[in-house]
Amino acid sequence: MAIQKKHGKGRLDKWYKLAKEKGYRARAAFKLIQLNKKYGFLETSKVLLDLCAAPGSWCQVAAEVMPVNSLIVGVDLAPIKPIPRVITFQSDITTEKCRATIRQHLKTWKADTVLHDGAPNVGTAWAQDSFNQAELALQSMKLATEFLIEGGTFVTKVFRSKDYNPLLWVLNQLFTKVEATKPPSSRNVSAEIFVVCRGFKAPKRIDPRFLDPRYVFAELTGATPNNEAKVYNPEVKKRKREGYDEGDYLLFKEVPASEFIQTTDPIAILGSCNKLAFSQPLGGDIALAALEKLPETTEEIRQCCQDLKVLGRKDFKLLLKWRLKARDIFGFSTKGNGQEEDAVGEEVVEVESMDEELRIQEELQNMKDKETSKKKRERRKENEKKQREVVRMQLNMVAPMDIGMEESGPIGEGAMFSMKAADKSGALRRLNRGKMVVVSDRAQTAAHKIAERPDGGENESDDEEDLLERELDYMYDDYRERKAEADAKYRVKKAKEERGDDEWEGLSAEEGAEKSDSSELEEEDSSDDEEDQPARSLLVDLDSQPLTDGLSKRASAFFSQNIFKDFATNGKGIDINGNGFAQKNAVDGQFREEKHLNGADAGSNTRVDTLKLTSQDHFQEDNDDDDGNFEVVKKNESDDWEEEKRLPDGKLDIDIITAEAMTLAHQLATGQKTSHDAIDDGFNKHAFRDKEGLPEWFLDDEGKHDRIQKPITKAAANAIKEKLRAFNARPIKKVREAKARKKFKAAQKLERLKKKSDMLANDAGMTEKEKAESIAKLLSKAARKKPTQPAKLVVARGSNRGIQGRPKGVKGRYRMVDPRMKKELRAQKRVSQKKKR
Ligand SMILES: C[S@@+](CC[C@H](N)C(=O)[O-])C[C@H]1O[C@@H](n2cnc3c(N)ncnc32)[C@H](O)[C@@H]1O
Repeated sequence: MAIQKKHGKGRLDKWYKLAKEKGYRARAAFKLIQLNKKYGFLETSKVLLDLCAAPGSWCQVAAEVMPVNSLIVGVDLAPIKPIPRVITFQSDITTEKCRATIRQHLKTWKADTVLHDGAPNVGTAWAQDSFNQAELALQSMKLATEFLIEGGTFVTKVFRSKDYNPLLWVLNQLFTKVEATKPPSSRNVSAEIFVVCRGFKAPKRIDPRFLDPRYVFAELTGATPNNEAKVYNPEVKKRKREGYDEGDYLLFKEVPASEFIQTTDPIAILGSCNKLAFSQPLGGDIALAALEKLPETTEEIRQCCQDLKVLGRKDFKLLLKWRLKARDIFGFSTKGNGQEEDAVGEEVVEVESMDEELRIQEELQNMKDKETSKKKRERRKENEKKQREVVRMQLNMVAPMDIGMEESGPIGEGAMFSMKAADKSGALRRLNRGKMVVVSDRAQTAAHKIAERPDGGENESDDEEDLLERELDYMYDDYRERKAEADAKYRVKKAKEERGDDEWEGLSAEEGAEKSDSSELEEEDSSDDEEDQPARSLLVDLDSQPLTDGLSKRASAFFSQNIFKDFATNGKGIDINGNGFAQKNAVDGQFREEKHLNGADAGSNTRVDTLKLTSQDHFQEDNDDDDGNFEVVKKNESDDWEEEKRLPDGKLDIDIITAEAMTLAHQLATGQKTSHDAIDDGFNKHAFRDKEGLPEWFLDDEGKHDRIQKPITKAAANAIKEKLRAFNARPIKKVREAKARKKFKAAQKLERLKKKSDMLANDAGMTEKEKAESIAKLLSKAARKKPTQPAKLVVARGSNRGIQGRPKGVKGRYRMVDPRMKKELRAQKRVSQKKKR
């Protein structure tokens, strides 16, 4: 049967091929491998339950990694082909029957790990899919709560949807550590995400509502729609990406015009309906008839009522005015006639209030803008100052004690070279960049004048500057978007950059190891006394959950995620000083360079290690010196998915791909340069590039052009050229695939052969000689090539004349031949035989 290739989604990616190569039944195997690599739960498990296991790649991985004699049970709606050391059966995990069968298989044991990679019949509406997925995950959690051992691990797949947070909240109540993570082998286009829950609390009783999808996902009806925005600002169209509102599946909504007059919330009607109708209902509507006859109900009003979705702000204003007039005539309360509307609780829309409201909104926006630009400015200045001080300190220009000291004396307020004056005229920035600018008297007096103005004279120019900067940013974003649309390569590059060069990190914030440890300890301590153990008794009562900080349950569920924990406790983010980064980049860059060189010079392997150490030490020292000015986020080794590739002999597998690296490798190998020289080269003006506060377009441009052009040798350039030539001369993809298939089949054959010979070798009923003979027979049979059948000749005559493809009734290899050619060949044969005679 032909393999159906799903090119559209790029399904046949590297994980697919790798899975084929390694004999896994699905590429999903690598998701479990990667999750296990990060959390290491399989090695310590003796009993595992795999819910939704077909075709069985997770079971294969579990059987490989878990200790021998472990119990692995897999269940799925679809049949699973037998897997050695794994018990499988076919059932629906949401049924009681499935639960009973699992119980039978597990007997009295409890599972150390429960896996769930279930995917319902995807492909229907997105909202439906994701809900089913979340529901399935909840079902699997239900099974997990029954079969998991205390402290056990539960891994489940969920989709990032609005059901995600409630589900996570419930999981957080049942497990001590819950982390959401997306392994690299999971496609980026897929909304799937894996939640790894460790440390099952094993409560004695669980509130059934925890496991009831109707309750857990209950608060899902979205916030009340923002009808005001639709009416006040109808020109700004927002696409609705969440589908229909809960319980409201109508596309076209029509209400009688009289209802619009009578309602207390006209904005809601204008924002949500399509038409205000004047047609009489079955029983007749007097109010509607009267409304229709009003002189205020002009033709324009009627036209506006026809289709509310195409109206602009002016039209809505017109309708609201009309409503007020009609209300006035019908004797409904309006603000204008002084009735006690507030007492009745009736809301009246004032037409003028739209302008008023808009004005207030604008003012508020302006104030906000000013505030943010001011803050931004201050932050920028502060950063610039810090940066300068650190750079000066590194250049031994300042003693640490100088930092933070009031400028006085020769560099003080009234000094000849007043930095303040230079700063005000903007010359300081230029000075910092190395341009020698003399602050002229005129500039100084201007600066003083500006300083004397009540707002310091800075606001206007800074606002202008900010505006200009923002405009540039927008234009640059726009340019990049256009470029991304037109240029696929650019898109790939950007995506790589955004992903941080394939480095993958889990999605949840790392919980502090100490914190989690201590919480575990606490749990252990308290396990002796069951009365004192709230986690093990009835869990949190969902109804009695108070609203924390005035937040709704949904909001507090969202903010209760681990990722917000740190913010809640210390309120401080991690401040990474730009300079720290620059320095680290410099050293990192050097490391990378070193890594490249390592491949060229095997002997320098150890040298590189030492270099790494010293550089790191150096970096550490700098850190310490810095008086805690900036905090460096240490790289968590466990987060690294991509390990350094090593050759079987333990050396780093390094590919030199640029002529610069090849030149440097050459120089190192021949002793023209030492690794210390290479490090020294890394410290240059580019290494300390100031990135703080600079616009993105500028940084991008700098990244492209502001770099050292290292000299390259002819030999190195030729070597790289030769390498590229060899690379381009590789066989085409089809040939490579065919070869890989052949290799794979051969490996499978070998595997089968091995198994058979093992069976023969272990057969107690045979003598050693017999065993040797039968194994030799097996091998010779396998080594024998199947005789290839000669291709059948099919004469292109009669119904076969001029056909394309396989002729009817012909099986196996065939060759179409021209009837005349056959005759001619026969004739040639005859002639040659005659000549011989
Ligand atoms: C992505 S596959 C699982 C792949 C599996 N982890 C592996 O490694 O081969 C999802 C599976 O969920 C199963 N499934 C969906 N709903 C189910 C249900 N209610 N009960 C049991 N299995 C279900 C489907 O039959 C499908 O085989």
